[in-house]
Amino acid sequence: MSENKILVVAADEATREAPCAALDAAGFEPVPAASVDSACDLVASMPVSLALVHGACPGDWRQLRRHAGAPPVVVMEAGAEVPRAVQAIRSGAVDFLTNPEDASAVVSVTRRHAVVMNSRGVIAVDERTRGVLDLARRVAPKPVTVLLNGESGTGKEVFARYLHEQSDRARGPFVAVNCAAIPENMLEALLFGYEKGAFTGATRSHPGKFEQAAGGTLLLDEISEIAPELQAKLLRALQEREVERLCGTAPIPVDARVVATTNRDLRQAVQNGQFREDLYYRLHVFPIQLPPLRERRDDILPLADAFLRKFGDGGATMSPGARHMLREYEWPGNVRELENVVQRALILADDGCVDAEDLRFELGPLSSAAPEADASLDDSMKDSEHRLILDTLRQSNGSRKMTAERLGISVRTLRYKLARMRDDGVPVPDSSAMAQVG
Ligand SMILES: Nc1ncnc2c1ncn2[C@@H]1O[C@H](COP(=O)(O)OP(=O)(O)OP(=O)(O)O)[C@@H](O)[C@H]1O
Repeated sequence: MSENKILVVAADEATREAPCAALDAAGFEPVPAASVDSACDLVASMPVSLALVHGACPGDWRQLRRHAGAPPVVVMEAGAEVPRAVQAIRSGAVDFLTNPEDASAVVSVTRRHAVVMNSRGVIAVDERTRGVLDLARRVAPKPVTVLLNGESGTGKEVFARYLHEQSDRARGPFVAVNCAAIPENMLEALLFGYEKGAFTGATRSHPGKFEQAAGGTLLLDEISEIAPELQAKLLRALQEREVERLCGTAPIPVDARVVATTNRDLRQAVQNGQFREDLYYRLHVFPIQLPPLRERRDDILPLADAFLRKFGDGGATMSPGARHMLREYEWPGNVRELENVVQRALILADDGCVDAEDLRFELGPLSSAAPEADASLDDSMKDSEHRLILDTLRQSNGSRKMTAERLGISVRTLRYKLARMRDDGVPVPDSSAMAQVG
């Protein structure tokens, strides 16, 4: 699979053999190259996750790093002395391998540094994303609070999980709380826990998310949406490293690494008086800014390919015209929108090949609630839109909310479209009927 390509660069085949075999056995796709020049050509022609380059290889491996979409480089040299390793790392290598014959060493250095990983991992091909990922990788083992900032759908949660997986807490729990989705009056009990009788219905005591994340990572998604009173309590938890359950009598130590995300400008929120300044500084220990997808265009096609594999039946492909359109589009909804567009396109693609006309962008007709947008749809587009909506409804067991999410439109727009479909005589099952079917 293209997201697992690892370059193995060494002049002679015998040197390449052991690392290639080790990578192959571990499920990576080793791509051999006999010189840095040919490695550069390969990097220009396909996404590569990592390059393992022999120190004595012809050419200067640093050239690889200068390439657009360059993979990180690990230099390998059997039995090399420490100064050589230091020199390589100073020159930009991410690691130095002194035992390239050792299969487990090759695999573990690759797992550690390959930036484009399996389908559960982070796709990072663009130079900017690689930079962000590199930053995340370096801060992951440090016990500091990380604030991930970026537009909606840029992959903040994906990066939060990556931070967790790259930390020494990876074996511990990863607990995520979407602060914007929980009603204000429930968030406090959810985060900090409660004792029996703390409120009507609290029939037994319950640990909060801080406690549940002990030994692991607590993701506070959309932190800017926390109400001011709760901000004070959160600040205390972060500062004192202890929490108190609602109606609790004793403080409970906190052993969770906190990662927070926001798609708002928190500094602006502080200036507007909506966010506490002291909490802002507490969270801002290590900020990471995720660029919008339109500013890291080299990620678009590798992401699209990953989504093709995720939602397609294995053999799904995409025409050059469709690829061109994906690359040129502005992606206001970022990676989430790309994911939705590919998923929708696969439903419309007849023969498993996504063509340009199968792409429905959210700036296009489907996202608009305006009646005039529908009026402009020709009949066949209307048909495919109806088919798409009904298929997605069915897959979502009739849930309007899930259907809207999958289609990347608001529930309001979906309801409007369903009403129009009914007006057009399209039989639209109601949600309870579909739930029974599902
Ligand atoms: N680099 C990436 N590699 C693979 N998948 C990604 C990447 N970035 C985002 N995605 C996918 O895009 C979707 C949106 O990502 P995610 O939920 O992490 O975004 P977000 O910034 O947290 O969004 P929001 O602010 O709306 O919560 C997810 O399905 C995620 O799997």
